[in-house]
Amino acid sequence: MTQSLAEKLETTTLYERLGGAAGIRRIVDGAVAAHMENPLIGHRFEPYADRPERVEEIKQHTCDFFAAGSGGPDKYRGRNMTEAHRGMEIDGAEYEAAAQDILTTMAALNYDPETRIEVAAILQSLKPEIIHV
Ligand code: HEM
Repeated sequence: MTQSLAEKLETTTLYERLGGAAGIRRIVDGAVAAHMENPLIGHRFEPYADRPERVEEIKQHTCDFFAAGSGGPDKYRGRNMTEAHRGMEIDGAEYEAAAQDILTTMAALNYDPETRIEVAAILQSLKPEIIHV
C-alpha cells in the first residue's frame, strides 16, 4: 500500500527521511564544500585547508549532531553549539549563508520540500546558541 505524505511524516523519523547516517554524510560533505566556496563564510574554513584530519573530525561531529538530533542512534561527542562557536562572533548574515548552503545542498540531493522545511526550522532554532557567542 502506498503511504500518504501525512502518514509518512507521522511514521518515519527525520533521521530516516534524511537517509540515515549515509544520507546525513552526503549532506554534510556537500554543505562543507559549499561553505568553502561561499564568499561570505569561506574564510572561516580557510585555516582548516591544510588540516584534513581536523576537517574530518568536525564533519564526523556534525554528522553525529544531526543524527542524534533527528532520531538516529548516534551519540554526539563534540562540544555544545555555544562552546564550539565561542569567540567566532558569527553574525546573522553568516548564519543564514551557512543555513542556505545546507538547504541548497539538500535540494540538489532531491530531498522533499517537507524535509527541507523541517531542517530549516531546526537550523533557525539553533541560531541563538551560535551567533554572537
Ligand atoms: C547552521 C548551524 C551550525 C551547526 C549545526 C554547526 C555545527 C558545528 C559542529 C557540530 C561543529 C564541531 C564541534 C566540535 O568538533 O566540537 C562545528 C564547528 C565549527 N563551526 Fe559550526 N555549525 C553551524 C554554523 C556555523 C557557522 C554559521 C559558521 C561560520 C560561518 C560555523 C563555523 C564553524 C567552525 C569554523 C568550526 C570549527 C571550530 C573548531 O575547530 O574549533 N559554524 N560546527
